[in-house]
Amino acid sequence: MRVMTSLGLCSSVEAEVYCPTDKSLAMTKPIGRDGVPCIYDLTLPALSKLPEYLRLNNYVNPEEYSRSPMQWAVGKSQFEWLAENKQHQFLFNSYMSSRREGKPNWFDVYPLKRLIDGAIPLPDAAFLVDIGGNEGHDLGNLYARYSRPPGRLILQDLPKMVKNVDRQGIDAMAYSFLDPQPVKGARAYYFRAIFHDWPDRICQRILLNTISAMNAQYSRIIIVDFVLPDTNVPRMQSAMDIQMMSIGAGVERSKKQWVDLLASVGLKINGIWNSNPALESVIEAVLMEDAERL
Ligand SMILES: C[S@@+](CC[C@H](N)C(=O)[O-])C[C@H]1O[C@@H](n2cnc3c(N)ncnc32)[C@H](O)[C@@H]1O
Repeated sequence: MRVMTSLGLCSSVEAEVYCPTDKSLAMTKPIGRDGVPCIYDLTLPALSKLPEYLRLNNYVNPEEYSRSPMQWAVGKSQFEWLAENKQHQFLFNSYMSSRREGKPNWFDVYPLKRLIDGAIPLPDAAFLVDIGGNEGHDLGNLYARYSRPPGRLILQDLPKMVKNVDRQGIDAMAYSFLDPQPVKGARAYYFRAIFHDWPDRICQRILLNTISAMNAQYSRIIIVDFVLPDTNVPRMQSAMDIQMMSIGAGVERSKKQWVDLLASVGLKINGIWNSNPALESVIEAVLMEDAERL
């Protein structure tokens, strides 16, 4: 209890009397109850061996997914491990859908009007495709706010993830973003907390697969992820950076890293929106040739 108190997980009001704090209450909700054991079991085996991995690899930043610290320590990376651990996959999905509770929605930070204006107003036109959208919590929030979007809301994730999804207003589709995007000419292709899982080489592949489906004059890519400051990165974001590096050779990126990554596949950033430097930003990107015409 002394350790718990020193971590702020409870308060110590007098000898051997403890009271809950905001943190202890959070531990009873899905974000703590499901998130903490899942992320602990998922990341600890690789993190505990990180010093040895780095020493063996001459302290070179891992840039190959197939050679991530987790791959080396455990024999698989995060999504393969989750797919094989049903209970942890369940906890992970619960954590994904709960971890942003109380924080602004991406469409409160980014002016959605930029996508709605000019969208083809046909019911079967694809308005927004949420790629790697897990069980559809983000699209569910969008639909709760805009129950008449100008076109379809499409959820894409791996087959196991979407097979039981049945959400009003959302079309679920099994798809791997390592393959060419089958939904052509959508108004927006949306990626939240996707690119930080992967090294640049795989991000380029995902982006090129998306570009293959884009209408150059019409489609946009929306990315929701951290945009790190160049100096004094806050503790949570820097911890996430090491975590992503360990479990899949991923990376949390600075603005320059985003600009360089997107430019490497012919994309240009139209704008970056953020409500709070400690939270994810929203990046809007378009194909370079047509950026000025959008
Ligand atoms: C970190 S979660 C992000 C989920 C959601 N976008 C969010 O922000 O809450 C990453 C998601 O990518 C999905 N994913 C992993 N590999 C994938 C692939 N090859 N194709 C499509 N989705 C994939 C996972 O199943 C998971 O739902």
